[in-house]
Amino acid sequence: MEDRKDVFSLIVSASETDGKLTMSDEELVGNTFFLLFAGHETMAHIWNATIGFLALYEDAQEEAYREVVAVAPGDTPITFSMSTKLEKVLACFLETGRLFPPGFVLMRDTTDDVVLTTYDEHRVESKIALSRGVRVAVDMVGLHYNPRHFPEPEEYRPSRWYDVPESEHSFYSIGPRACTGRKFANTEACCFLAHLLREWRLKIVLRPGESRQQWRARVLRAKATMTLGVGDVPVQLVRR
Ligand code: HEM
Repeated sequence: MEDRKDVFSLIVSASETDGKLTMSDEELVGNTFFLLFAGHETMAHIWNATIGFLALYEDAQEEAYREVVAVAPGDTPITFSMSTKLEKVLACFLETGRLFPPGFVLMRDTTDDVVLTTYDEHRVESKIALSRGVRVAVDMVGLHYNPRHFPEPEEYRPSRWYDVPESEHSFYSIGPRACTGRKFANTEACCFLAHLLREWRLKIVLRPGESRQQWRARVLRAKATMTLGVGDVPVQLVRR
């Protein structure tokens, strides 16, 4: 156990060490649950849907594939510094997360009296006053489908995310309590997708008479459990 440096082993050893930083059983369970849920389920949901989108939108898949083979040709191991160059691959992941944000409602308590400015669909401004101590539910799906922020929001358009700084990758939330794992998550996303795309071509399997749009509506539909994602995404993998 002492030699192991993975995060769960570190948490367990922290709980077994005596001292100021000892983790209680409650903290051990809390942190394990949190990592599984915040760090694993969220990723799995976006990957799942990204595979569906890339299979459906062959141009986006081809562009991402070309980027991967330019950055990491052959079977070169994909390193951290390579992963930071996979802008198009990352954009495919971010665009999926926009359409299906795993954290679909974020809760916030106001720490002060605040006035929020809102706009209706005709861009008419109005104000909402919130007093201190009010609980606010931030609707992340509503935000991500708002055409003021994302024109033609139903379109799968990874290029929206080119050159967007990490602090604005909105499905991780924004501001001081945004996801602390987002750098890790983006890196992991790029590495996994790069390995997958380098070796496999993803293809959808249409039912008799089914159009691509109908496939999207059937397969890429929201399914909310603890986090938001889509259901099963059956695709065909063809070796490149
Ligand atoms: C694509 C994957 C991920 C998504 C969509 C995601 C999303 C989010 C969101 C929306 C929040 C803010 C929650 C809130 O304000 O109520 C958050 C917080 C957090 N996430 Fe992630 N996350 C992801 C991956 C990860 C990973 C891989 C880790 C850890 C390895 C992680 C660790 C955390 C932590 C520790 C917080 C709490 C930050 C705080 O309260 O200050 N997340 N995440």
